[in-house]
Amino acid sequence: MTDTADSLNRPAIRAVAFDLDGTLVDSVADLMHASNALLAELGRPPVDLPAVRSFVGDGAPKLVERVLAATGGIPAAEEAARCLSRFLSIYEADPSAHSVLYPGVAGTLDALAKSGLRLGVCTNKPMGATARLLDDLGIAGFFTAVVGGDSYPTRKPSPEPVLGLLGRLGVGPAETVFVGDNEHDVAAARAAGVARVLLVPYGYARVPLDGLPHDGILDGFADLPGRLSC
Ligand SMILES: O=C(O)COP(=O)(O)O
Ligand SMILES: [Mg+2]
Repeated sequence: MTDTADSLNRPAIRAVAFDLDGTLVDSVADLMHASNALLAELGRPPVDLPAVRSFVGDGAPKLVERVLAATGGIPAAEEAARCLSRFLSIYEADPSAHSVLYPGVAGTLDALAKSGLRLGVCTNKPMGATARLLDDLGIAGFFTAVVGGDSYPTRKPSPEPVLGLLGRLGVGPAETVFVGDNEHDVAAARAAGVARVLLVPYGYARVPLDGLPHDGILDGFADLPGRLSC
């Protein structure tokens, strides 16, 4: 049911907003490679995949801070800022070499877009890398609007970027389903007042999904169309 209000007089769903890392794209390998290129320049030891997975979700500044903290400590502010900017130029130059869409993502986005739903991305990843990653993986064209971790003064778990995305999509929260992978997605989408918050079972969450105030955990991404209306 995407074009009429349901029997409880809830507005029909007109849009789906997606988180990016851990929801649409398994991106952690490229984040690890960029981190390790920076660490090599600093003469520090590398970080591994599980460590980087646990560092993702709060945007690039936090990721770099956690990488530095795990490999010898966070340097003084000026050097830490230089490390962030160096990481971003390494990562943004090629954010997709080792990154893949999760199973069912391309086909499901295509089906949802063809059904007339407006699709958007709300990620904590900076916009430069986000735009390039979506383009490289061939899914940029499905989205009417994309907002990144540097699009607004605050990022998820703040509702600000979710509400900003909905404004760009031209829909209200009550007409929107949010699909994410972690605790920040649930907090941001709930605070924005979206109709439903659904989670994927495979992402980078750092807390058990069962304890979060979501409206359902998908079996896989291809499960999504059947879960939009109930
Ligand atoms: O950049 C990050 O930390 C994670 O981004 P996400 O919001 O797409 O999961
Ligand atoms: Mg995520």
